[in-house]
Amino acid sequence: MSTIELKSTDKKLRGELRVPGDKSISHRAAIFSSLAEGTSHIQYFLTGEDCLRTVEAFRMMGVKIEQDGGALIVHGEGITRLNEPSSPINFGNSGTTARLMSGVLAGLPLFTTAFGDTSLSRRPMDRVVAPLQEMGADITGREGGSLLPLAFNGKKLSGYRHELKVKSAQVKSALLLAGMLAKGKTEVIEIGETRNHTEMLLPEFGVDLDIDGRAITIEGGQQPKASDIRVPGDISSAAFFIVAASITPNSQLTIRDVGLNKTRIGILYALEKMGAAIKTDVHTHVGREPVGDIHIQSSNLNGITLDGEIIPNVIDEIPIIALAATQAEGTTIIKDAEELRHKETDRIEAVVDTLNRLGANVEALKDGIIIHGKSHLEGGVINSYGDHRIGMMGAIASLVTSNHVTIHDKDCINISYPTFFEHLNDVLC
Ligand SMILES: O=C(O)C1=C[C@@H](OP(=O)(O)O)[C@@H](O)[C@H](O)C1
Ligand SMILES: C=C(OP(=O)(O)O)C(=O)O
Repeated sequence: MSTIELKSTDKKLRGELRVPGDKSISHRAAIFSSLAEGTSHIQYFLTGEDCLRTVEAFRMMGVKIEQDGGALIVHGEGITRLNEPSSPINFGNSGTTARLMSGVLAGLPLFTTAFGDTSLSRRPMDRVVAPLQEMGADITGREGGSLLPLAFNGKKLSGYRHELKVKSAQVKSALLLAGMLAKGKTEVIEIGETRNHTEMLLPEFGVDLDIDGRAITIEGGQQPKASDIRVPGDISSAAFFIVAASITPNSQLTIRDVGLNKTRIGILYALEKMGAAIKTDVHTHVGREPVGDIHIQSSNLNGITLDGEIIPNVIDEIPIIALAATQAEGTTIIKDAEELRHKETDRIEAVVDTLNRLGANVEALKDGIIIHGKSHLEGGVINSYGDHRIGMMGAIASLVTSNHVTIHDKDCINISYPTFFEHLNDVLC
């Protein structure tokens, strides 16, 4: 098992940083360009393990995909030219690959099977399988299609009006992709706002969507066209450095070219409410996605309540927000976040266990976390739980602990941020 020991340090964060490309947008770019006709160039594609699972799935269906430095070059030949893979597709640890690809595989006239690692095999798939079945999909799997492995007897689906039961961009996106391949019109109605990258990016590939409040409509039978795009920096990766600079005294850091889509910047709202000194400036758009720089200075934080509509917007950032809350005066209450129990690991239990091991005073709720601040963190030995976001939270904690932090199974960080430790070393001085 890969282990790292991070020594306690008096260093601060200074200078500038560019975090890798956005994971959600990279997955979508790989999918849309692989379904497209023509050659797409995707600059700043995230080559983390999760996005490479999506790439590999399409390679198995015969799409020629090259990696050229930080760019992905996808030679799409169109939906009808995809081949049936001769062996099962491995979705690895990636929920986004599993859910979005389910929407695609259900609607292609191919037989495919897919599986995942131990963590992904525990995560709920019925949230996509059941609504796809309403469109006529023929999907079978473990526990009635609730769990991977799944088998897709792909076919032409029929358009359907979906009223979503979970606040999930993965489910929304899977159904929009299935709708794009289906006959007739598909409508997806959300129960709350979730990240909208699918809606932002599909039109860049020439696919029409109609958005009316929480209802998104897509006509079936559309063939995407190749597009050249640039992926903005991932705010979910930047989040670790935003918190690091906020809680490490005398820090001053700028993170360049980060995606600042309003459905993703809840972390900035949460930290500002805690008293963090953060400035952002949107200086450009890539496609329809706003991109800007984030400037952070260390400051004293206070506890907050985080709940309701904002939760889907910060869902992946809750572990690192919880670490920030251990360094804030007063109590932080995070609620309405039961979804955390369905991520790479049960992130409520993982965050509570990890932070308490380091010396914090944190409690689990059924749907959230209570953090009693401010705590002096001692350090200690933790396990990433095989969850990249827990591993990175532990690494950032070492900046404020009085003793070293040992992290077992740190390699899972390659899932979303392969250059994380290099970047951390680069900005510490
Ligand atoms: O659509 C996406 O790219 C994602 C949506 C979120 O999951 P849910 O859709 O399950 O909320 C998020 O947690 C995940 O990291 C990426
Ligand atoms: C939950 C995450 O990803 P996924 O659902 O794609 O595994 C994440 O990156 O935090």
